[in-house]
Amino acid sequence: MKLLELLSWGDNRLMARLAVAGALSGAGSAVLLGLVNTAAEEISDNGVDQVDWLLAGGFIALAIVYFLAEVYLLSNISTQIEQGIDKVRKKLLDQLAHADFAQLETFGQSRLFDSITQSTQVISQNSHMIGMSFRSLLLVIAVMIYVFWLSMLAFFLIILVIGLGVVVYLRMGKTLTAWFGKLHQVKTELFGKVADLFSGIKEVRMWSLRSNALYESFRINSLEKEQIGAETHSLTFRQMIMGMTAFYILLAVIVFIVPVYAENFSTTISKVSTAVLFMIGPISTVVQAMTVLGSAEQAAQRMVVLSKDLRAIKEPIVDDGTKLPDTFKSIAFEDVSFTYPNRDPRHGFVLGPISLAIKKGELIFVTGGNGAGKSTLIKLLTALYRPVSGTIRYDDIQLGTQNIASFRNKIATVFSDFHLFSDLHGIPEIDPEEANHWLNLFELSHVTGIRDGKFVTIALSAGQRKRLGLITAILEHRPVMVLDEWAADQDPQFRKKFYYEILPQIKARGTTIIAVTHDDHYFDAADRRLHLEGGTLHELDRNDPRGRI
Ligand SMILES: Nc1ncnc2c1ncn2[C@@H]1O[C@H](COP(=O)(O)OP(=O)(O)OP(=O)(O)O)[C@@H](O)[C@H]1O
Repeated sequence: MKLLELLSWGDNRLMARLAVAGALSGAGSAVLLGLVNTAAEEISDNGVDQVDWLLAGGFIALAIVYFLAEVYLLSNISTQIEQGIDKVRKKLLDQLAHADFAQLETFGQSRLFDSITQSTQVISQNSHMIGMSFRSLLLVIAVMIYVFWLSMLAFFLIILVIGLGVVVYLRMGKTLTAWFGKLHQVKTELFGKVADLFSGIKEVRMWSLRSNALYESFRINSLEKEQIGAETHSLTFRQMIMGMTAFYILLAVIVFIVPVYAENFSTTISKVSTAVLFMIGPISTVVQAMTVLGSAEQAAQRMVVLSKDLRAIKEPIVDDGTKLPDTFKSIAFEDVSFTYPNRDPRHGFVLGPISLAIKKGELIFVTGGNGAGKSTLIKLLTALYRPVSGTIRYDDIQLGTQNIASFRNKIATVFSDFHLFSDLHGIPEIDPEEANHWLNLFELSHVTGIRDGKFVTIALSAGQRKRLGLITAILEHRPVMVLDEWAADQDPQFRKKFYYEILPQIKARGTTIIAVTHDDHYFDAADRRLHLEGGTLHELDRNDPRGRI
């Protein structure tokens, strides 16, 4: 069962604890039943003249064992399960953090989001049934042992009826699992549409034809979800009712059939009937649990598969504490090439092979048309992508599994799809004078500031947020800075300031800068210009007409 496998990632003693507490609680209540029946038999045989202290004492002792086991089982199980889920969630996040970036990009956000939030919630809401059903199952087994001792015929007939019930139930369960799968799929599609609507709300508002089409597709999806949901729930109820009906058939068998074929059964009929009645609660719990746990099991299955897939794309990093020095003379590419994984070969893109040396303190522009490979080169340079062939060297040190993390720490970035954190995470001490200098230079002092290690506000225009992204990178004081089309959303005056004032100031600190740009007016601001065409790199003169209009 994937659910138990998943939960035992968190605590491998979970199963053992469940077994001990469940066995004590189940066996305790079965023996309690035996004691009550024995006491009732004694009373019917001998009448009541005095209290049977032995039986009463045994009853009290067993009741205490049952009580303690039950309290332990029910109160600890939820904590155990929540802890298990917490560990599973952390494990998935950890695997996510250590997955190969290029492969991870092919995963799709919704799958990751679903597993880390929705599926864990399904498990969390339903998993308490694991403990309850386990306990109930053990109780049924214990009572059945008691019934066996009372009457073998009754025992086998009960087993037969329960067996038939289980066969029908499991058949229905298979169909139900398929319906739960369909329900999950249609729900995911619906969430995808809501997310689309949310991100594209401006585009939707601005065109009624698009809005109508989207609404129609949402309506169809919602109707489908309603129909599949209704069918799934009605199947669930049918399955539960079938389980309970099997139980009543069981009772009828005991009362009407067994006495006909068993000798002296009249004395044990009341005991067996009591035992069967005693099983009504546990059996209905198991029946309910099997249904509810079906969806938790599917959620667990999705998480286990995701974890397996993430493990398969784990970045081969061996963090042995290797630290590259902050100062370097050059970063060199030797015949480095890259292709995207899982890409349709008919539309293949190959970057390289590239041989190149970037010297410390240089300001390098990377130019080229759309789709030429600039961002891909940047991701190779930042070691987010690993070369398919060739080597990258930091001075004489070849980049590899043991130093890639340290290499990344040398490079501050502002990607074209950067994320701005309001907290300046990872910058322990911020010099207020330096921060103010950059905030003034970036013309942001009147709209925001830095207080207690965070920006006062980041609710700013797109261009202003990009400026904060660059200030963050500057304050990180890393030896290399990589910028991908940083100036694309800046106004013409500020663009000029960026190329002729800001970049030279950052360079003056000794920072090596590699900036992707389309701004052909400012190519002369760079020390060197690397130009890409269809994945092939050429080093061009700054005034070379290629890439200019
Ligand atoms: N995640 C991806 N998976 C598969 N192929 C990709 C991926 N990202 C980019 N590509 C392909 O790689 C090629 C280079 O893309 P890249 O983003 O490096 O271009 P670029 O020069 O930065 O373009 P632009 O100026 O438009 O940003 C393109 O042909 C593109 O289709």
